[in-house]
Amino acid sequence: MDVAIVGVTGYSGTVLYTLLAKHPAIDQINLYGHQDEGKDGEVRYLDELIPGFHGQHIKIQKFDPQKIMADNAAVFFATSAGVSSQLASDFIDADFPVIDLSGDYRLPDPAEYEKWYHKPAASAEHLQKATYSLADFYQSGTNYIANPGCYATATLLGLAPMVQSDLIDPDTIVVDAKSGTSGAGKKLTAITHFTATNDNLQLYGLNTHKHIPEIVAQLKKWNGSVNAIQFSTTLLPLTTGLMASIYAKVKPGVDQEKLMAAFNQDYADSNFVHVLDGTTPDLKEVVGTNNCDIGVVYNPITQTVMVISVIDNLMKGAAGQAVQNFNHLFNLTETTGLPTLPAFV
Ligand SMILES: NC(=O)C1=CN([C@@H]2O[C@H](COP(=O)(O)OP(=O)(O)OC[C@H]3O[C@@H](n4cnc5c(N)ncnc54)[C@H](OP(=O)(O)O)[C@@H]3O)[C@@H](O)[C@H]2O)C=CC1
Ligand SMILES: CC(=O)N[C@@H](CCC(=O)OP(=O)(O)O)C(=O)O
Repeated sequence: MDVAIVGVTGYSGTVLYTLLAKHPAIDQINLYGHQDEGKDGEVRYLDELIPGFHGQHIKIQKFDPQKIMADNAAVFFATSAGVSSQLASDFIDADFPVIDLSGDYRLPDPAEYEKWYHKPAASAEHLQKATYSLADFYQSGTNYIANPGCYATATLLGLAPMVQSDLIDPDTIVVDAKSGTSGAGKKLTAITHFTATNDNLQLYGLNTHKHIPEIVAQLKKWNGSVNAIQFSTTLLPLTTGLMASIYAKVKPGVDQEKLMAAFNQDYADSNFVHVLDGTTPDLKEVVGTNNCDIGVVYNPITQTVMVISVIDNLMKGAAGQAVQNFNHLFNLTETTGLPTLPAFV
């Protein structure tokens, strides 16, 4: 089948291309850029834009929804926040399969989107037609898949068993999450300058991070007693990798054994989520993979559980999970085209 990528020149778009290029069910990847792409005779080719993409002489075509739908079986939006809400209407109206890596369709309420993203939202009618899909808990829904954010993915996978089995006090959830700079995309900002990032740790988005509402909404679906989380994000002086350190007070009678039973039960058949036995994970064991590795440590003195959840932000946090969701949408084996062995470099 042929598929389209919009936004291949971004970090997650580039990783997505490398996955789809090796995906056995994909015959051809067609690339589309901005609506004015190619105006004034300018034509851009992938191998000229991405260093190392030798031989990938594929034209970036002007964004044209009708052409995309005529020439492809699905489209991936790997575009900046605020873009797919402007570009996706025709696909939604036609019920054409879309995997959107951005946050534009993750929140069903336009007012909530505008509050957290500070950008105009898609219409309420169109937002209702999107399905928020944490791929490891995939349930069939609409043809418009809103891929979760990277922090949200690590946090939700780390909390799911405890929240679903009602093992923790829902008012005590604290998440201290940290990401490498590739999570911020290719556009330079004040905190992603080498001089600001190198040899430094920078907190940002305290209590205002845009992933808070999608995390809380999903937790609420699993357990209606969750109302809020305490959530912080820190920029790490490294390129790729994301760690969510999650803390919560456990409910009376819950101990390490009960916690492990819940985690092992939830992820017993998981292809990508691995619950470690007696250890905690580090970033290098997941970078380059679509995996999420999880460590669970209970402290009986404070009745607090600490869960460490690690992912590759560009893979499980973006492109890898997008392919996993694509596999589900097209009834392919979940693992098709997805790496499970780390880069280890
Ligand atoms: N980086 C990560 O770890 C994660 C990213 N995401 C989300 O995935 C999306 C992409 O992220 P990331 O790869 O980091 O972003 P980048 O900033 O690296 O890339 C953004 C891409 O969007 C394209 N783009 C921007 N505006 C338009 C437009 N109007 N029309 C068409 N294309 C456009 C850019 O093209 P051009 O360069 O030509 O302007 C570029 O290819 C974002 O929404 C991000 O929030 C989600 C999870 C994790
Ligand atoms: C390090 C860094 O800056 N990370 C990004 C999250 C990347 C992501 O998941 O973005 P979307 O929700 O927009 O898809 C951030 O904190 O905004």
